[in-house]
Amino acid sequence: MTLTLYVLLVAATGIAIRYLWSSRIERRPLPPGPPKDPLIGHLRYMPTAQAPFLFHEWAKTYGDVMHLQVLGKSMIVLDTLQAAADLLDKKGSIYSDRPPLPLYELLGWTYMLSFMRYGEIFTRHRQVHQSFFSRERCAEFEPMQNQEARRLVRNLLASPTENYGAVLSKFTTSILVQVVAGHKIESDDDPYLELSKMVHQVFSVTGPPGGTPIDFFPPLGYFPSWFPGAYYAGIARAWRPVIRKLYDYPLECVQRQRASNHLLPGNSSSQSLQESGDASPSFLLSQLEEMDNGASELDHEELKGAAATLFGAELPTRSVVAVFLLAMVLNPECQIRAQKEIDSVVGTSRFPTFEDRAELPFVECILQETLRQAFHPTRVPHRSTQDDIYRGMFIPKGSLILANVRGMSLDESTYKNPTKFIPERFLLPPLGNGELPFTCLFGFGRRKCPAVHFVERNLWIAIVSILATCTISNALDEHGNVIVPEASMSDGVDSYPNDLRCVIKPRSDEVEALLEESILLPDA
Ligand code: HEM
Repeated sequence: MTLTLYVLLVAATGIAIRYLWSSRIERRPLPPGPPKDPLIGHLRYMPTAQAPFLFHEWAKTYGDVMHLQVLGKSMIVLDTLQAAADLLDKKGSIYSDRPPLPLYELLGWTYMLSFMRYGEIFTRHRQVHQSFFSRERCAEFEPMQNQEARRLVRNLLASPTENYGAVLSKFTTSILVQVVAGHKIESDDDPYLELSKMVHQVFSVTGPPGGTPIDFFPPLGYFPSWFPGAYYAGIARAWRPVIRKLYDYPLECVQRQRASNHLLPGNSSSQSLQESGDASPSFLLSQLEEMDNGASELDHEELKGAAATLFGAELPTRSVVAVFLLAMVLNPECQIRAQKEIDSVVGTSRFPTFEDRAELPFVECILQETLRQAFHPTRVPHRSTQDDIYRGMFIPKGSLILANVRGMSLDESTYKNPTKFIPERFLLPPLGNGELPFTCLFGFGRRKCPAVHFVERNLWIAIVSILATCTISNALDEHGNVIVPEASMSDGVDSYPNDLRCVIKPRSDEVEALLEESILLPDA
């Protein structure tokens, strides 16, 4: 028997056993779902693109808690906020696991909080991230965020349309690198920018998390990439060194800075390192200090994984700012209204700062509406660790739980005219409908994004700084016709507007002088 035949036979036997097991389970009332095939279940019907939209369509027929089955594995799709809150928030103790992700393990993504199984190591890492990004601590990052938002504006104004994506990446990477490794990006050939580009590429070539043949049949990871189903094994082998660099490089840099600073008398704490000008306080530095004091439970490899987790989280921020730009081109009346609000509160002779935030309710609404409209690729699902009954339906232990955030954003019982960009929907009556802010973009329960306060501040300062100083308008084609970009997003983890053609210009002659002045100010 050839090797190929042998492996196929083992895989088929595994699927048949799983099918028989799941048929036994199905005598209990599972949540409804579309019709399926014997043995392979919904495999043939699983969407290969724009899955959240199809799931939302299915939910109109089968309800907001749907059961799908692929090769014997149960998947539960939650399409309303209510269902997600009931299961993922209120029953967090049994809905916070992640499925094993064999492909990601092969790639070397170890100690990544986002992919970690629920348990003791998870709790330890979660605690480290949560305390570093606590609401109180986030205020410390504000001067740096102000400064980076102004650089963002300057770079957008100096760039042609086709480079806007790169400018947004630079903004999000610069902020993350300062926070994680205390390094300020000054030039376009900074090694961290290269590293961040490589991480984008890794995510774009490794398919949906948990959705490759290796994830269904892990031994395929050890086969040559020409072997049927083992294509991603080759990808993992090719990209593993890049991931390793993401793990090693930041810690090595911070350790080097620390070592050179320790040679100077009296320089031992993050405070004195900052004062010496060679390193800023950062996630890595504070963890190294805790290790020295015996206050950290992480070892060096775990710390590298914790830092890599944060670098890996750069993509969605870039995407949300891009969605904001697109929304402003398509809804110029919202842009004008926000600019009037900013002018009346801030004036035109300075940049907005976080102190202005409470006085700018319409800008706040634009942020919320951008979050609601931002595309939500299906992320790494949760996994249930116990059998459960919800509204009389049986949810088997080991089910993958997918919160369809796109479906939630389109729920007409929560959001009127959900496909339209209407920021004032969040204002209280009579100015608006008092609709709920769209917090579910940041996930649920014990796995909710731990950096939510930090991320939300990055987004707010970027949006308000652009609105205060720039006009975002339609680009023209070579015949002088107005280009109306299509409001659609690419698929995948690094989802981004398919068309971001627009023109960003200074709102007034004073903007450039204001930018130069405020970027040079040390406490800007
Ligand atoms: C617009 C930007 C962002 C959005 C929309 C976002 C959203 C999310 C979502 C939906 C999850 C998964 C929640 C779940 O499984 O229920 C998550 C997890 C996570 N996010 Fe974010 N995130 C953003 C940016 C960031 C940034 C910049 C960081 C770090 C600085 C970060 C750190 C994390 C971490 C560490 C996790 C894993 C949490 C866990 O599995 O327990 N995120 N985020």
